[in-house]
Amino acid sequence: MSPGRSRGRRHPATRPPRLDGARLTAYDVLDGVTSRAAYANLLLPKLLRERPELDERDAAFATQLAYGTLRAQGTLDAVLTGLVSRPLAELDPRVLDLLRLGTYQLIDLRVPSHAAVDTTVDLTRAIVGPGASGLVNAVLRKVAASGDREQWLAALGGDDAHRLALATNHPLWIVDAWRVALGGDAELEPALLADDAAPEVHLVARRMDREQLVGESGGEAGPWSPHAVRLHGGDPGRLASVRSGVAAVQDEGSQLAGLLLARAPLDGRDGAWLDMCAGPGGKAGLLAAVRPEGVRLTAADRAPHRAELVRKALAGEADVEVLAADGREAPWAPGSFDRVLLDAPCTGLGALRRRPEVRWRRTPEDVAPLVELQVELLAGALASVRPGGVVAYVTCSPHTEETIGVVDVAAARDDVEVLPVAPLFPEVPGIERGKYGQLWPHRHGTDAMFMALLRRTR
Ligand SMILES: C[S@@+](CC[C@H](N)C(=O)[O-])C[C@H]1O[C@@H](n2cnc3c(N)ncnc32)[C@H](O)[C@@H]1O
Repeated sequence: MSPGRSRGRRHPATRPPRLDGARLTAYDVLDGVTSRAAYANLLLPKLLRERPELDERDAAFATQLAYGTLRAQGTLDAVLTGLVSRPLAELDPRVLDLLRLGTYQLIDLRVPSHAAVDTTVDLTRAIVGPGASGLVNAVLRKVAASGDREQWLAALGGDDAHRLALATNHPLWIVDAWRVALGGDAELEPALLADDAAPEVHLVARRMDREQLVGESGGEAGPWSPHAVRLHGGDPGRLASVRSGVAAVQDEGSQLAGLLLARAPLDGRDGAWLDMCAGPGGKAGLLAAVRPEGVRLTAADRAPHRAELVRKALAGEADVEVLAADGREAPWAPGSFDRVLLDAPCTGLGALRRRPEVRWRRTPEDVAPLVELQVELLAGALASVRPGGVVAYVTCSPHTEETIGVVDVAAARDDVEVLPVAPLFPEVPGIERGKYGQLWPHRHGTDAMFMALLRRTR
């Protein structure tokens, strides 16, 4: 049921609740994220497939509710903290998720209060029990009485950084990390707002003509990657080209990160490429398609199940090898490769648009161990490339410690030279981050990918 399609005002406690399928599905996503650490972008499509009774409109509303509530969790919790007498952490987690779901509808979507409150009370009665529905009813009525998001933000107050965090649905530490990466406040708000907007689906034309994919999908050519098509709606899974694997879903920024390796200037032999952290195989699929004839592509991932996904992504490609291997203890001989892509495991702070819950799951404590791993993997990548060969270091995070901080350590070596990224992408404005490259959602409509290019000099 969409906003405003209310089913009447008050329910006698005895009436069996009629549950709204879209709202129940959104709740089930929140519960999966909270209780099983599920990923919303995987769980929601699965639930929608299992519930064919939901029509397109219901599915769109369930998506908006689930993703919106997850993204806005910090602001919703700030609102609820003032209205619930106990600390939120002491509430039944199901009740907290239901309160968030109701509050999101009231303050962000401005669903009429009778519809938002009554449907949430019905869900509470069915999922948790009648005892909890009284609390949910009382709290949501207080939320509704105090206005919409703008009024709530004004009431919550705080200093500038705190207000920006609440207004853009980011934790404070991520606001700080983006400020540092952007070099100040000038673009911070548009960047965070773009990071909070629902992203378009981008496709990559791997083994087909891009124009053909534009025609098939009804999308439009992406502005930066010659392989990109941007969709303005619709399910990419229905496209024959995606089903057959000649095209795939891939953010245009990730496409540029793959192309960085292929475009890097190189003297001498160019017959062996390595994708060292390849799972699930997005960039490996593009590299396999764009490599010149005669180049052998090796793709590795430490996790065997991720290596298996790479194997599937590369099915049908000649001259490829997929390994389950740790890039720090490589099974290949030093200097085996001419080009190495290191798409390092990272916090993912640049791809928050696609994973709404990740901003609240990540903590500042995640950064240091990842940086340690990234430094080791980059040393492994440099050991894997021959003298004169190139390493592309890429993260889907702009966080300065896991980007510039990691690359600067390697760049200080006397056998490593930094190659500037921007000249390889003359068609992409605003990509420079010193000698490195940085894409931004507000500038480029992509994830915030970081890219660096290093050459082993000897
Ligand atoms: C950012 S993802 C790579 C995404 C991939 N390049 C793509 O485009 O689909 C990072 C990958 O690194 C893998 N990984 C983590 N530690 C590793 C290690 N020590 N050696 C090799 N792979 C590792 C993870 O399993 C994960 O699949």
